[in-house]
Amino acid sequence: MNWDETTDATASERLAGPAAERLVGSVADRDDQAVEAALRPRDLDEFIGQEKVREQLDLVLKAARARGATADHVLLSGAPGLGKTTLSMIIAAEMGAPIRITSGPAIQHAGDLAAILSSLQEGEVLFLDEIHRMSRPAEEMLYMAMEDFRVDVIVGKGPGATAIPIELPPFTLVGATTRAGLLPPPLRDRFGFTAHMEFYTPAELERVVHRSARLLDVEIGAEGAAEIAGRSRGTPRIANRLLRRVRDYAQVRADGIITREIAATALAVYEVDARGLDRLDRAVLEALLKLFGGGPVGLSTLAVAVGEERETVEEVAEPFLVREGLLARTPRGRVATPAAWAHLGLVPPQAAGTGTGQAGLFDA
Ligand SMILES: Nc1ncnc2c1ncn2[C@@H]1O[C@H](COP(=O)(O)OP(=O)(O)OP(=O)(O)O)[C@@H](O)[C@H]1O
Repeated sequence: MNWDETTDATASERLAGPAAERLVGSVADRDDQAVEAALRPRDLDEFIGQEKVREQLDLVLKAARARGATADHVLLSGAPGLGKTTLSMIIAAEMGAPIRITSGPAIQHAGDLAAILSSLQEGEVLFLDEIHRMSRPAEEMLYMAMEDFRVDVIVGKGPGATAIPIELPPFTLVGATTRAGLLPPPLRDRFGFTAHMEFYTPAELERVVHRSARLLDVEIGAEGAAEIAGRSRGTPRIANRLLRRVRDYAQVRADGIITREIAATALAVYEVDARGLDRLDRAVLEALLKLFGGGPVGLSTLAVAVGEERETVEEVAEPFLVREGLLARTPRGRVATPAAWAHLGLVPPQAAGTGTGQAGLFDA
């Protein structure tokens, strides 16, 4: 099944209430914003993981520098918290260029975009986050700006309207999106370099945790870092957030040093389990297993059983459960996988009744 796990984040943005403020949510909260600037890698060498993207980007930037040219436009896609903003800042730093940061939802009118574009300096990097959420007229203006470094500003209305062309200095657009599939092909085609950011491996997240601990002046052992990395859902932002919560615990309840035991105990207090599931994720799995024998069960029934909105279950909890191979979405309803039973330490009904193992689980 080709399920887009990034819907997780867009739902978190949209859905109010506790689901949007999860410790394991991948969208930045106010706390994150305050510390993220200090934790951002400043150049490609410091940027951990994403080896292919790093290598390709390194070539693109070095070649542009050698030609004395502005770098090609770059499109970065991937879930929130994987480092798109960080990479855009690195692109600017590597090119020795200033950076301007804005986002699709902030650009409601073509005029908003014209004002930004016409004030760019030569070589400047324009980072446009959530580029898929830009308004249509602004998007169309962007086509011409990207290709010809020119915009037509329409003055007046109706038959008397005139288009005034404005020349722009060459600039590099770095577009970021959680949903590359939502971008219209004419926009996608105007990027010279497109990179998809993958979720990080536990080993890479361990390096992120060690690096952040060093910057935050926190003492942490190798096993402590591994414990945090394993619960971070493949996402550096979550790793950094869990590290801060574990640091609090280590300071208040221990001697400040993060060991494996301290990390595990602290994250148990915050209800983040060994695999990175939180209370909501586990409630969904538990209902599916204990009340419905592992499914199949309809989404609405499952949502009522856990006392959450249908959308919360579908868009906030399920994407990670699917990605982890704990839950499958089938035409007959939601079904738990054998890994789900194992994770919650439960025995599937057939296995319990007949001793035939987990075969036939999907026939429930
Ligand atoms: N490769 C990496 N190495 C080290 N730290 C990283 C890496 N990628 C991201 N981080 C850290 O994770 C945090 C979130 O990264 P960033 O803001 O760049 O993510 P993002 O993909 O732009 O998220 P969003 O889509 O929500 O804007 C930053 O504080 C950054 O320090």
